[in-house]
Amino acid sequence: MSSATSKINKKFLISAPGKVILFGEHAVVHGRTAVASSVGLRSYLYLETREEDLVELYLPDLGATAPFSWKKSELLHDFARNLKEKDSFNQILYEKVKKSIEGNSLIQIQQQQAAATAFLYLYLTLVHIVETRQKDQKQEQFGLTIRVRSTLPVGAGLGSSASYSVCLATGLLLSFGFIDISNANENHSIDTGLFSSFSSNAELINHWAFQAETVLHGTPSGVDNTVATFVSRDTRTLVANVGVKLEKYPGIVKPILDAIQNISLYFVTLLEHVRDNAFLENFEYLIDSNHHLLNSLGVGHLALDKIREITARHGLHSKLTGAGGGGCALTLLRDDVQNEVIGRVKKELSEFECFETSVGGPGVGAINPLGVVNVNEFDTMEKSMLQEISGWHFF
Ligand SMILES: Nc1ncnc2c1ncn2[C@@H]1O[C@H](COP(=O)(O)OP(=O)(O)OP(=O)(O)O)[C@@H](O)[C@H]1O
Ligand SMILES: C[C@@](O)(CCO)CC(=O)[O-]
Repeated sequence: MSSATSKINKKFLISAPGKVILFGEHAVVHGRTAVASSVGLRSYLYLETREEDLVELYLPDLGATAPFSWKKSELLHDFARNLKEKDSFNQILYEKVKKSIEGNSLIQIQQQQAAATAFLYLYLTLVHIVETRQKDQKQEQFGLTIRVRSTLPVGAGLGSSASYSVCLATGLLLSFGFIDISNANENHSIDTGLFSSFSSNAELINHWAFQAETVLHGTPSGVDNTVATFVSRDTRTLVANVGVKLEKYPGIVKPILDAIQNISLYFVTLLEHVRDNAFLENFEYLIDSNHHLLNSLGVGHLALDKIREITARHGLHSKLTGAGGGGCALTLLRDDVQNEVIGRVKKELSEFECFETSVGGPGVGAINPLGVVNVNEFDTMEKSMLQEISGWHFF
């Protein structure tokens, strides 16, 4: 680990993808295989260290018009006493994010509070680790400015929270010197002293992103009301309902879950033959079958079937993706589908929000934004321009 107390003003731009579940949602909860992929839509996080006694987090996508702003010294003072008592720690997190909210719809307030809570949790835990490691040295903890923008829809089942968490974890680990851009994708042992060692930067990022995800999805006690968003509550209900069906009708539901498992496994074998003529035909059959099987598990929705109907009129195949019960559907756009057809389908789907993206692509990456984008440009540039930034070091 390099010095965590450097006075040099550090800047990082981080980017992480969203995800889509192609096959196997719900079945995966019961031990079956699912197939998920990254998507081309991504979150972007700009981080700058600062010498002032300030920690700022700006989340414009969630309707915030001004950053959350905390005095670093107050944060550290309040948390120093409570770090070991988890309930009280959670209560303080709740107070910190509660005070800072103004205006906005209830959903946006909950989303902002969840995002800010996850940030504070990671930030303060990492500060604590750094301080404990360096307790004999003079502390010169720096302040931070963080802003996040994303081309992903929030709470639509495309993994915006995981993408946000991965960006946060990467930004904080970089700023504290636990990881380095220069050896981003090298496998090397990282012994952070207070938590277990990891064999790569990606593994370490994943560990901390998971901590943030846990906070975002409301697991820690005391702040559930703050951090639980409507979508994740729905997901829990839908998942629970499938569990109830499995218990009540095992002879029917088990074979459905097995059939979904076979869809996932068959798709994996298909991937070895993507250039075969039959690949797309088989892919489309799997999309249709998985959708119907999910309907028979009771997680479908009229709106999702309507999307299927509209896209089918144009020869396209769709299925629900994620938890269902509303939420999100995916439609496969084969390379031979003309732009004009895509335009017509989107028009007919105008009551829904459509996002066109690629499946697959790189995971989390970072660059030094110097000469690429400054903090004001990051705030104001078209989101499509964020996608044009190149030179990423992928972890
Ligand atoms: N652009 C963003 N800026 C800040 N926070 C974000 C952003 N996108 C997502 N988040 C955080 O993630 C939460 C959304 O998590 P949720 O699990 O409800 O949706 P999702 O991740 O898009 O869907 P799923 O988990 O079903 O794939 C938001 O409430 C917010 O706290
Ligand atoms: C429904 C589910 O399979 C996917 C939700 O996006 C739940 C899960 O895997 O946690």
